[in-house]
Amino acid sequence: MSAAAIEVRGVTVRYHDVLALDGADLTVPAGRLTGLLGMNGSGKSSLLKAIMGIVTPDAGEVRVLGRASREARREALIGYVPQSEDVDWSFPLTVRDVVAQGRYGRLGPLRRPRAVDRAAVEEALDRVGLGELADRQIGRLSGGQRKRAFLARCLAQEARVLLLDEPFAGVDVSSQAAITGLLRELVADGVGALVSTHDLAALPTLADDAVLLHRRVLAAGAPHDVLRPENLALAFGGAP
Ligand SMILES: Nc1ncnc2c1ncn2[C@@H]1O[C@H](COP(=O)(O)OP(=O)(O)OP(=O)(O)O)[C@@H](O)[C@H]1O
Repeated sequence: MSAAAIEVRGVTVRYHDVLALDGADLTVPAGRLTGLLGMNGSGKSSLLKAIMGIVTPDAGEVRVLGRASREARREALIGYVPQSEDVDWSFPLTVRDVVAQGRYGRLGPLRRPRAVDRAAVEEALDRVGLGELADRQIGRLSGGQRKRAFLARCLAQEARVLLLDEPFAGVDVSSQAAITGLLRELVADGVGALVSTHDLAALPTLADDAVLLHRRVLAAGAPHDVLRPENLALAFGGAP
């Protein structure tokens, strides 16, 4: 039985008059990849942001490796790959700068990058195949390369829990395979990953477990059980 990487209990998130999450319950085990499915507006990004601690739940509790989100972030335990729409791609940062952000939480008392930090950044860049593009401004990458840059930031961080918001949106087949391969390696190493996706067909090969969301969790478990027509009708055909 794996330890829980993420526990979400009764989490409710409201934006003014919009109820984005309504008492969501979820457990993401360490050493497994959990796919998060739901239609547009079902609350997937809100759930990931609540786990990350960048959205504060109106009710309920989130624990990441047994800690509150803020504490887990302070310890650099959570790696986050945001949805492309949530990133300002015009920001004057190179790919290497973005990956180096992963080391911020691990810098020594002088807050200056040491040899070990620089080596972790270069290794992460190479691992995602972006070594040659390291000096390029982040917005001048393709969709798949941008996702790989953010994944490299998680690698440099040595995150133990990964949250990925639509990592395959706008990504070609070879980048998709590269990202999936890397995720499988990290999960085999004990990382717990929660990955939101629209791609129902890819889910059984990508994920160990699946979660179907529509403001709350409608179904969770093995992908082939979760993807049953009656569940999909509830999630995509107009849930309560
Ligand atoms: N900052 C915000 N202010 C107001 N409403 C918001 C905000 N962010 C999200 N919402 C609303 O909350 C609901 C859930 O949105 P969320 O982005 O979490 O869904 P999602 O499943 O990630 O959607 P998508 O698949 O389209 O990315 C939607 O109705 C959305 O319009």
